[in-house]
Amino acid sequence: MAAPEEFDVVVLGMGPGGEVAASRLIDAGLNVAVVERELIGGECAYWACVPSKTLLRPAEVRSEADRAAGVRGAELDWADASDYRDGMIRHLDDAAQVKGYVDQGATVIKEAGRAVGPGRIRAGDRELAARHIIVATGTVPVVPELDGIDEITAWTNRETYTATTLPRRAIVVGGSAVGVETATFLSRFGVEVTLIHRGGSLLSREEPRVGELALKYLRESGIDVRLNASPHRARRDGEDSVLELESGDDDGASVAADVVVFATGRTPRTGGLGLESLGVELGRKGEVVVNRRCRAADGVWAIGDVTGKLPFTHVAKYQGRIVADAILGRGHEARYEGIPRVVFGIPEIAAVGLTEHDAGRRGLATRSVELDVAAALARPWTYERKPEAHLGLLADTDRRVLLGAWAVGPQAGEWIHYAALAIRAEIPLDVLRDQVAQFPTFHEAYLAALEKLEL
Ligand SMILES: Cc1cc2nc3c(=O)[nH]c(=O)nc-3n(C[C@H](O)[C@H](O)[C@H](O)COP(=O)(O)OP(=O)(O)OC[C@H]3O[C@@H](n4cnc5c(N)ncnc54)[C@H](O)[C@@H]3O)c2cc1C
Ligand SMILES: NC(=O)c1ccc[n+]([C@@H]2O[C@H](COP(=O)([O-])OP(=O)(O)OC[C@H]3O[C@@H](n4cnc5c(N)ncnc54)[C@H](O)[C@@H]3O)[C@@H](O)[C@H]2O)c1
Repeated sequence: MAAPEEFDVVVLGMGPGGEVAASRLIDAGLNVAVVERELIGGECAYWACVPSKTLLRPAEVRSEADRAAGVRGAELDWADASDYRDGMIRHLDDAAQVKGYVDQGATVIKEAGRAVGPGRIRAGDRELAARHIIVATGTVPVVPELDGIDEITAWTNRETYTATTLPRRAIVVGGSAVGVETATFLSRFGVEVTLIHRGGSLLSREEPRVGELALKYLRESGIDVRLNASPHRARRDGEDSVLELESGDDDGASVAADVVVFATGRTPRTGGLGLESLGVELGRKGEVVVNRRCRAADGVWAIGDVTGKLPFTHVAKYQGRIVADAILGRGHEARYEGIPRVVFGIPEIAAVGLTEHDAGRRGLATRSVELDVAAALARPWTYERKPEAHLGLLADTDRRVLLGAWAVGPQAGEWIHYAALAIRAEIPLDVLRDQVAQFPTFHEAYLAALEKLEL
């Protein structure tokens, strides 16, 4: 076999994590090869964050138009929305991205890559040697192994967010971020949606109150949410895809629809990558185990969802910056405190930091408060008729800093960042109380909530 092509860095997987690391290293003058089996941009750009947020936005505007005084007649237009979505996902074509990296001097290989020994990657018929390998291969969706699943029309995020026509009825299985966003999008575009969630509370990693509010808003928008229910068998009945449910109030019940969307989680894509040949350790869930600098083994780094850390695009990008800095000799440790978690429902559902449950497990002394934002501020009323918004804070009573926060309301994904910085920088409560927010904004809620904390 010919001698391998030599590089400073090979990036395996070009989602948001791989892209950030690669771009920084190329900019710094390193000789970089990027290996991508599908499309440069990854899951996020074509089948996840970008199309979902693009399709949720018109529904949000429509809902806001209904709620704002003095506006009449906003209508949703699926043909236009899906056409714009197609542009946003680049018509599933990454030719411009490939050209962009080639023009910057990178070697682009559109193949599935795998490690074949320390510092060695094989991609198609090419063999690459590199001082550094960055594993950024993301996740694959997990679909439960139900009896009869092959008989039904089963979708994941891929079919859902590239759909050209929408079904009349859909069942969404899973009540976490993907489930809540997908049910919201489909139902706002007129699909009859049943959401099946196996737990007693939606968004179960967040405060129970957040799940309660999410449930209220989903049900108010006409979604049939079934809690404590999960499918145990699938079958086809004529045109219908049917799920038979077990447990909870729905034991023995069945639900029929045109499609079943599985929003049942994702698992790190580490199989078949030859990672054992790099000396990489895999964790309990198949994730690449990394240290605080995202180092996985000698000359091997991992970033993004494959690391099993907070599985968000902004975290993948952050880790991309951490690894680029480490390779360029200005390494520093990643910190995961104060990273926002936003579910783009209608209204938005945002959280950051610890929940009361997490804090209790760490033995921290805490006090929490919930503010009815509409009762306390002017902004919700200038924004819409009959406003609703909620802010929750969790403080450490010994250290007198914020530990966690959640917000449910218009643009909550924007105003959660105030708490995110407070948590990350451990800003004392006294300083936060003395900070002045613009009138009238949702940010003013922090002062009202901090005063209610009485700390
Ligand atoms: C429906 C949905 C909506 C989401 N919305 C949001 C959101 O609004 N905000 C947010 O922050 N996060 C969101 N996420 C999560 C977000 O998509 C992920 O956190 C993000 O994509 C992770 O980036 P990554 O670079 O780790 O991996 P990915 O985006 O998964 O990219 C990994 C890349 O590696 C490639 N690859 C895999 N194996 C190989 C191989 N052997 N050789 C070569 N290439 C390979 C893949 O083809 C892929 O392109 C959403 C997820 C879903 C499912
Ligand atoms: N706005 C955002 O940032 C955003 C949006 C969507 C997704 N994401 C990320 O994408 C990833 C995937 O999200 P997700 O919601 O699919 O995963 P998840 O792991 O958060 O939730 C999966 C849900 O499916 C349920 N489930 C699993 N197996 C089941 C079964 N057999 N029967 C019934 N229910 C079952 C679980 O109880 C859970 O509620 C997450 O990491 C999430 O953070 C982020």
